[in-house]
Amino acid sequence: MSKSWVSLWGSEQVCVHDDYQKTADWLLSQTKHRPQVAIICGSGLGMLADALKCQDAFHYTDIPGFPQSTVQGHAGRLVFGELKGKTCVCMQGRFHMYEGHSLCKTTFPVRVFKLLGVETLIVTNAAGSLADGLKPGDIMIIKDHVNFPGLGGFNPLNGPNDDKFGPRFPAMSACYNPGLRCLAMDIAKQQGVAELVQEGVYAAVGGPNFETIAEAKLMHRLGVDAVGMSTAPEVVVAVHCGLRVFGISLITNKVVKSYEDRECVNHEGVLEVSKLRSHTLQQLVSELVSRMDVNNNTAV
Ligand SMILES: O=P(O)(O)O[C@@H]1C[C@H](O)[C@@H](CO)O1
Ligand code: HPA
Repeated sequence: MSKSWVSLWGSEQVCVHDDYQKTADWLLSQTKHRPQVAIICGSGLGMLADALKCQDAFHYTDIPGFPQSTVQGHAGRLVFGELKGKTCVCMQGRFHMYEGHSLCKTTFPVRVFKLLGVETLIVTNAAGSLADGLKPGDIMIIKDHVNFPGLGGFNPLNGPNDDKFGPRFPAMSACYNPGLRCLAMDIAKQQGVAELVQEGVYAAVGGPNFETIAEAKLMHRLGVDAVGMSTAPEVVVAVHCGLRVFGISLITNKVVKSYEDRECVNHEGVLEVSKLRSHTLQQLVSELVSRMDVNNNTAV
């Protein structure tokens, strides 16, 4: 049973090993698939799951212990299947803090994936660009992140540490696997989309409002290339429990950084750009899954 504990910010819910194990056991009893790779689909990117063959799909509402998706563009289905010779599990819809989920619920699936036997986590998201060289439709391979909620004390690892998952003080200096980043760049070249792809730093904010101009200027000055409202908490939990991580941001809009700029971002526009690039992203992720080594966490 999940427990409450009192943090700097008030009472918080933490999940215990049993909570994750119950969900994992239920899933293992419902499907014959034994996934090696997990993929979390960002806003409007749920079609990444369409490439899976021999699918077993479950609505989040039917999975014991699973949180529910409330955001448009996040269907709320967990899809198991085969992708180019690898067994995958794909989240069509993720959980965000701004939906009212506790951090342990926001990141709940990551530890369930670990218990299912997953070794590699691919995270995708929609993000706004701060770097001048990134425009809507571009793809940013995440080389590092700034976890703003985490820096402020909202960390999914808060609370008693579960040594079965990982250490109390995990290093975060190599979150995004260099071999997979390099492989993804090579694939982009081979697929003729290299001009759309570059590496950059993602910053997670709490949302749900988009950034003020002062916030955008601040992040730009700090070296952030793209900003979104997810991913970093999931990655912190994944690295803590020893998963290899690869991350991609689809740039859906430019973040307004000037008071003279009259542009205004909205979620519908974010989903539209996601849809436009969904095929390119699917090709890139499929080929990456196909070519990655799944039996050795230290290699590509
Ligand atoms: O789940 P992701 O990070 O892709 O979703 C982004 C951030 C907000 O949830 C939403 C804003 O349009 O898209
Ligand atoms: N800011 C924060 N999150 C986002 C954005 C943005 O501009 N675009 C898509 N998700």
